[in-house]
Amino acid sequence: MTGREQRPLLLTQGDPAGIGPELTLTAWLRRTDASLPPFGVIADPDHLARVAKALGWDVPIMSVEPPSIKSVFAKALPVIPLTRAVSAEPGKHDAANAASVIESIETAVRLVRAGEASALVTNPIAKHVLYEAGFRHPGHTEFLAALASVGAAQPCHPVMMLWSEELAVVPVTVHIPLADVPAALTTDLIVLTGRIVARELRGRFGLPNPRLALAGLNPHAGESGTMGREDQEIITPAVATLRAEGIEVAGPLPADTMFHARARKRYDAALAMYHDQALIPIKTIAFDEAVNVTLGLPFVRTSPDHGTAFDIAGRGIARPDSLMAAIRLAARLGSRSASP
Ligand SMILES: NC(=O)C1=CN([C@@H]2O[C@H](COP(=O)(O)OP(=O)(O)OC[C@H]3O[C@@H](n4cnc5c(N)ncnc54)[C@H](O)[C@@H]3O)[C@@H](O)[C@H]2O)C=CC1
Ligand SMILES: NCC(=O)COP(=O)(O)O
Repeated sequence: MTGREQRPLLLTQGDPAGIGPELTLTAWLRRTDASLPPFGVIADPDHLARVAKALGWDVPIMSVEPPSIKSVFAKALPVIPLTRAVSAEPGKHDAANAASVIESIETAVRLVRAGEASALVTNPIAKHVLYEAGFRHPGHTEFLAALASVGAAQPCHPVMMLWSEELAVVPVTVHIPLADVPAALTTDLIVLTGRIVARELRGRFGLPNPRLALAGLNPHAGESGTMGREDQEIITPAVATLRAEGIEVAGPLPADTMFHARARKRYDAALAMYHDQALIPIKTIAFDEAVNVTLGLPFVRTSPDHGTAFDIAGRGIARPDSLMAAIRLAARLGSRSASP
């Protein structure tokens, strides 16, 4: 094992009123039977202790610095304390918590960039709660890219990928209204996204010749231009450019027939043209196992595929599977380089 592999993983707090705190506690409680790699969480230790107590869970919590995470992990949940106290009630989101959510993410990025951790696993945030507090990034994906771009030679272009053993999907446009998708979709954006996906499937995921499939935008991929022209005018040229660069690409494919079991065997990642075209199939097939991975960053970031689930927060019934899958995938990807 190299020194790179031995560094711990860092979890962020996420929205403290959501299911992130209890999932973090559950993941730690299952650390042995689930063979989870050591992790620490950047949070308020007193808040986590209150969540554990309310659920009746015996989780010793220890405030640490990152180098101690590995030695503490077997006996207590290592917590890197935030500078502020958090007083959230499960299920009751509050913009007053935004500062702690943001501090946790910023601290995680600082520590991973300083080499103190091998990768980040973010707990879910409620975007509208952060917006209410003035947060100007659509979500983690773009915020992490902005943080990673500080001091970098050129800005990072982040790519969202939802990954499972069954299916990997990439929304080319992400958190924008559906009505804005056609204008946002350009050949350059699709090509850039395809290049980043192919590069990281080779480098981080170890696939020597990744196969991409590009969805069409319109019904039947435009039905030869009679049901919309974006498929022919925007997506087809992107396919040609990516192929000319030696990337194996199919498309534009009718989106309604590219996600059934036999079709999924023909590609390693599907590039979808908008958020729900990508996320509906994977959350239908693999809601408990899928992991959100941000490609295009100089570090690894994963996250569960689900959100804050305010409707069940604080009841101890949230399934930890996707968070645990995110922790395992972060450890796997963090041990490899992004480039082949
Ligand atoms: N990575 C992130 O930070 C993400 C954040 N979100 C945010 O989460 C908030 C809520 O989004 P929703 O669309 O309601 O999605 P959601 O994933 O929070 O909840 C959808 C449904 O799935 C259930 N669910 C979610 N996770 C579960 C788990 N681990 N175990 C059992 N049931 C679970 C919930 O109870 C709810 O009924 C939004 O503000 C959104 O921005 C959504 C997706 C990812
Ligand atoms: N629907 C996926 C999602 O909202 C995740 O967004 P991000 O916070 O990871 O950018």
